[in-house]
Amino acid sequence: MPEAILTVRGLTYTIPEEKRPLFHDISFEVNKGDIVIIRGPSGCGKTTLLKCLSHLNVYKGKIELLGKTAMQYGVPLYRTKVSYVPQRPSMLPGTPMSFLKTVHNFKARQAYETSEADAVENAVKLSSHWDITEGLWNKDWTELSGGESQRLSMAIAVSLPGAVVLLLDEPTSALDEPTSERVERSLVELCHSPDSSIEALVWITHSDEQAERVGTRTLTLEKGAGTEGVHLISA
Ligand SMILES: Nc1ncnc2c1ncn2[C@@H]1O[C@H](COP(=O)(O)OP(=O)(O)OP(=O)(O)O)[C@@H](O)[C@H]1O
Repeated sequence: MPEAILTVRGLTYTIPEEKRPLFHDISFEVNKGDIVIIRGPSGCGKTTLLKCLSHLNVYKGKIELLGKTAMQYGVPLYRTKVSYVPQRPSMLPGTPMSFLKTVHNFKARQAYETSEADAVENAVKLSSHWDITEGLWNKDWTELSGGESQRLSMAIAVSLPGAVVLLLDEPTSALDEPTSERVERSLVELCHSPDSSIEALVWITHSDEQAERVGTRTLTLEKGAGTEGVHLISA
């Protein structure tokens, strides 16, 4: 019997000021060890779905992490556990290093009792496997390339303590094929490592090859999806 990490029941999201839901009455589980690929045409609501899962959007329905809702955890703590990683950091001030330290010191993260030095060491070590040199950590976000920003923000998300489910929004869209495969391998390894808190990944990709390489299950959304327009297939 698979162990459910995240359960989603009757999830409905309506864009503010619009009448028709973007998707309605969606139900599925994310189990321990799952790498759930989210597929679907542009604009069908994949990013919006991830934002609902991390409680960044207001939705109808019930989402539980290990049997408890975001309200029961407290929303800031819940978001550290179900962690949304955007495609690229949008207009962040400062450097990746200052951002990592700021986010590490958020009150909601103090529950994890890891030192800032450990988080920095983990992030720099991980990113070095992705061809990110230490100097890039102290460059302004505005001076970094799209691919550098993407790898740095991924290293930050993965190295901060506490994430149980990572929600990855096209995590390698700005990377060349060999670098993309290296990042993929690290993410899959982290999901299966007993030393990591990460138990499952939910991963948006437009690449059939990437979906084939990493996915254990695929959730396909159709435009205006309701129960009949969502297909969850186990690999
Ligand atoms: N808060 C909002 N206000 C207005 N429109 C929104 C809002 N949130 C989502 N949308 C709209 O909902 C639709 C779905 O957006 P979303 O980013 O979830 O799609 P997607 O499937 O991830 O697309 P893509 O594959 O192109 O990244 C889009 O038409 C978007 O403009």
